[in-house]
Amino acid sequence: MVVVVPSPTAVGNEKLRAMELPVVDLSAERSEVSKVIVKACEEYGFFKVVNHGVPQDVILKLEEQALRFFSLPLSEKQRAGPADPLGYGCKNIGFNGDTGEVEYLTLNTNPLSIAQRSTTISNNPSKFSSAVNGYVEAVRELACELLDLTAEGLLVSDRSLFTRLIRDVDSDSILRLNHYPPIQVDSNDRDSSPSSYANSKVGFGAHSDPQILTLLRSNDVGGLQISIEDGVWIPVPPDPTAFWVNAMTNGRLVSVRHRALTYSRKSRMSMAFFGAPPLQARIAAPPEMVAPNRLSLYRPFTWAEYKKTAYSLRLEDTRLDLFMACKEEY
Ligand SMILES: C=C1C[C@]23C[C@@]1(O)CC[C@H]2[C@@]12CC[C@H](O)[C@@](C)(C(=O)O1)[C@H]2[C@@H]3C(=O)O
Ligand SMILES: O=C(O)CCC(=O)C(=O)O
Ligand SMILES: [Fe+2]
Repeated sequence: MVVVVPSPTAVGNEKLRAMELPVVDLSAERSEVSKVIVKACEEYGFFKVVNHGVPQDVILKLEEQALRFFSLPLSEKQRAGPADPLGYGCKNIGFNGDTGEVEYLTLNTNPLSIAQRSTTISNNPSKFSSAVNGYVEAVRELACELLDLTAEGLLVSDRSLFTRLIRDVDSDSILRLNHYPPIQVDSNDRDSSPSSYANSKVGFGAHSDPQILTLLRSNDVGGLQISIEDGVWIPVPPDPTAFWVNAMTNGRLVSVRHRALTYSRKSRMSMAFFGAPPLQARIAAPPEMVAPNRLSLYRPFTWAEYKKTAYSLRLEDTRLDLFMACKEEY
């Protein structure tokens, strides 16, 4: 079902369309779930997971610690910055001039790195690291379950091909906490309903995530939008009990373009787990994704090479085409 919302967004003059997005229920029958995941990734590059098994108290513990941090005075938060790309950042995203109405904290998911960073983030570092570690362990399990199911759905014989990269002790996976301010509403402004978009601003500009898979969870404030068709943005309704996922492989599954706007009187907070391989891991399409009539679209490369390229570009830039294979080479 597609419902067309007539008013354009205040940000640019793109169209905005409400749409039913795919939902994956992990309590359903396994072979059915793997088919739904592949279909969702092929058609949208994006889906919602429910009955995911990540305990609500683990999520709320991290949310509480994150809110405690973002409520500190700026000068205290800056002790954990600047984002290099890990650490605290405010309004500046990446190294190439992107900006947005957002502050964030980016952490490597390695427990040692978390313990070291926590001392600049909280006056109770062990409480903060315990909340982060608990969350990371739970969402990593969920990411692995989803990747195993994806491999099954794609009929990849090495079922743990993707999972091994994320479980590796040297995995470059990261956790990012984003905090978006409420919009400023004039006291005379009557049209201040959250759905009006009247004062919306870009929090996090349009981009696709470079990692293997992203698990995104937010509080009950909307703002996330995805784009499947150029210039058409689909609002993603907030659901604090669920996770939103995007993943990809050899052009068959595409990583969705998305952005986050600020248009609510309440602040929005999102937590994103980005599952990534170790820096030196070589990335190549699984053999089952390559056939005489479907050659590998990309030349082999390491995650370090791909990451370096991603970080040398702007948020909205596409980067995979820079890794296109020369014809008939692979
Ligand atoms: C402008 C940028 C920010 C980003 C690195 C980049 O050069 C391009 C990709 C961006 C992104 C998007 C997903 C994640 O939020 C992120 C941490 C990542 O791995 O790639 C960010 C990078 C960042 O903010 O450092
Ligand atoms: O906050 C959101 O909903 C999106 C955040 C995001 O896209 C990111 O951190 O890469
Ligand atoms: Fe993203």
